[in-house]
Amino acid sequence: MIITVTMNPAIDKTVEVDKFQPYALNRIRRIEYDAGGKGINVSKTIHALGGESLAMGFLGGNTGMTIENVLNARNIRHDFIYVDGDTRTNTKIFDCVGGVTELNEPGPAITDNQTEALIQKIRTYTDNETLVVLAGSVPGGVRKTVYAEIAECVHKKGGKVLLDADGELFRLALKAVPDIIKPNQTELEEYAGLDHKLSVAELMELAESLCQKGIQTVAVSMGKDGAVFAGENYKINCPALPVKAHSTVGAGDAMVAALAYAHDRKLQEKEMVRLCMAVSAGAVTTVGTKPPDRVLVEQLMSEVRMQML
Ligand SMILES: Nc1ncnc2c1ncn2[C@@H]1O[C@H](COP(=O)(O)OP(=O)(O)OP(=O)(O)O)[C@@H](O)[C@H]1O
Ligand SMILES: O=P(O)(O)OC[C@@]1(O)O[C@H](CO)[C@@H](O)[C@@H]1O
Repeated sequence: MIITVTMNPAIDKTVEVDKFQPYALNRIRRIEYDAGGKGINVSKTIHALGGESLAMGFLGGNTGMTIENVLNARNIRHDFIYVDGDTRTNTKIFDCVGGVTELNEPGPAITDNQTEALIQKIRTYTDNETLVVLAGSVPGGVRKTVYAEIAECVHKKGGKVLLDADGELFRLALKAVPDIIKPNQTELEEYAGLDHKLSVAELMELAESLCQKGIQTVAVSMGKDGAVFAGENYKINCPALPVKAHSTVGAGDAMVAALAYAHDRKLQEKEMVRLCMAVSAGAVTTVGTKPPDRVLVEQLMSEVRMQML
């Protein structure tokens, strides 16, 4: 079973303007609303691929109820903890130049008791067949060690952990040696304390050094430049698929969903990589943070070219 944990879900409000201008009146020509937050996007994409997951985390207020309704309508299993305050609304501003400006709210504050209740709930569901996906930021009140704590607790029950976080959350969670990680290039460079762009060879070296610490699969996404993958016996570099990009927001979540799905279905690494590239490319063709269409994913899978290093 795959469990996705979204501590800080969001309604994603994607607005399109002709050319975004700060400090000026911008007229919106199109609005899309999606139930989002990284783990929820992962659950939506797993579902679009024909898989199943259990979505967990915190929800609150009318926005929380809207997300719950969307999950129910899509038949996505969930078991959230309900908190005071409204689940956030994150605004994504797109313009014709193809740029995106993201305005992410902090989300409602969470108490220690609520955090403990979530950890307990995850523990209850976890067994040695479980993959727990920890994705995204955490709201105020939640300690930055929380992903490390959940990872330790999941490992004690024989389960596995897939981590997609940045900054302090990522650094601390790595100490608990997650099984799969999907940093993007910037997140990995920041983790390594570098302020310049690394080459593919350098990224691969960094990914390999993480594998040597016990992480089974390291996938580093590089946006329109593709991704590199490292595991015990393989190193793969993949250019991005040439698709007409609409919204790149959530492309990383689509790749995380593919990694989780591939792990659950016990796919070989080349099939995993093929799926990751196709699902993430498919996700950038959709409006807002919607999952890709399965038929498109199948078509894109045949177009993936990988370079074994
Ligand atoms: N313009 C693009 N064209 C084709 N594929 C893309 C494009 N942008 C992203 N992708 C695919 O999506 C993957 C993930 O993208 P990216 O590295 O931007 O993730 P991310 O930074 O984690 O995104 P987010 O946090 O918004 O979900 C890339 O490795 C690539 O396969
Ligand atoms: O603020 P966080 O938790 O880092 O990211 C949240 C978020 O930007 O991530 C998803 C796209 O990856 C969106 O659905 C959502 O709005």
